[in-house]
Amino acid sequence: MEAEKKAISLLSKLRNELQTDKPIIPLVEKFVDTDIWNQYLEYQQSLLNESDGKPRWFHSPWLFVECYMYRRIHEAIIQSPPIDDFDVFKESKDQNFFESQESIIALCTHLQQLLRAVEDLEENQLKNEFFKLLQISLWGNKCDLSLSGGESSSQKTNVINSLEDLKPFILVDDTEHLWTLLSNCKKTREKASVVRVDIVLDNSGFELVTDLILANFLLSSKLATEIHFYGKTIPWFVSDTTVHDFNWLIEQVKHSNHKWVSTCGADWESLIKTGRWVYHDHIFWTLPHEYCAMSQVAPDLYTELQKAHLILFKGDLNYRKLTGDRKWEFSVPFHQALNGFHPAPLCSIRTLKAEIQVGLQPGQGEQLMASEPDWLTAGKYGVFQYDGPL
Ligand SMILES: O=P(O)(O)OC[C@@]1(O)O[C@H](CO)[C@@H](O)[C@@H]1O
Ligand SMILES: [Mn+2]
Repeated sequence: MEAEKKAISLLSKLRNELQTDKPIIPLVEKFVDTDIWNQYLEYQQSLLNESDGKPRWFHSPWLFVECYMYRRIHEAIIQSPPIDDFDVFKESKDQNFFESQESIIALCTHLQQLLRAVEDLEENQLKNEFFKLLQISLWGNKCDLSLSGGESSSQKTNVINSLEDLKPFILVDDTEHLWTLLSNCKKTREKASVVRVDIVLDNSGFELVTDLILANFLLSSKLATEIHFYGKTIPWFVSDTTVHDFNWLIEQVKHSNHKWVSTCGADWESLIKTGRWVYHDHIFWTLPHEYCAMSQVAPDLYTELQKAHLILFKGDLNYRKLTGDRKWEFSVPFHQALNGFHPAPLCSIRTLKAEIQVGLQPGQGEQLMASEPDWLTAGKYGVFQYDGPL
């Protein structure tokens, strides 16, 4: 009770600082990333003129203060033992999973039926199935909880039936490049050589299921031989996946009463045990830095990503960090916005929830702006945006 009281009082202090636009203060509790955060705060300070004083909540870059808020929430928890490993968002993440049961059953059934036929599929059929599962993973990204303030945003209907209707909302579709890349790897790879796809995960619950289904298909179709996943080290942007969420969800799927769902869970567990699925933790994903800083700030992570044949970045926050969350013109090429971040061929799979989008046709963004003022933030549109050799 004492620990809870302490955490609550630290959290209300944080809320007050935020609501009254107080200066951004250094972190105090020692943790693996405390020094890096405090250095970053100094860097933000150095960007200001003398007369501007300290960085403040309402006047600093949104990406920075938003990440800082989640890091401060974590600080309030780690300062309050014995509840210092409590995940304040766990309940809503789990709820999202339970509320999406019907869609999860539909997806797992679809996957298991597909896997039974996968060896006999013609090239074109395999390609179509690949595109379908990519689209499911894209629309799975509608289900984050930070946009809805933690309110329910689960998937209640069977998304497979909606894919055709949703196609017009894909503003950039580079999935052909992904197919060309992976099917060439499959054709040209030597026996025993590795084709590695890395997935930088976003939200737990329904979205994570869609990503695992895609990852399972990539292995079964031999489009890849290894999948590496990256999650968050601390609770992040409400719904983001931590290692506990990852393991919890696979355990839940395995113990489902539904035959095809539990088959998926058992298969996923054995993929992890046999090392064909690998989960990585790295503190960089919960720092405020944009990804073009990765090679300096986290060279080990950059080197790890360089081993991939393809990296999939899920979700909106990853997109903001890929592009530095700048006010780019809509038609600026994605490659340019990445600002030198090219560890391996990569693709952002993201529904639009923040006011940033690059790589559109000239006039496309302006047209959308005129007809649908909230097109950038409503999560209605999506992109598959690829950067790499063509
Ligand atoms: O990365 P995700 O889960 O797709 O989205 C995270 C998000 O909802 O959180 C922020 C809103 O507070 C925005 O960056 C973004 O829209
Ligand atoms: Mn998220």
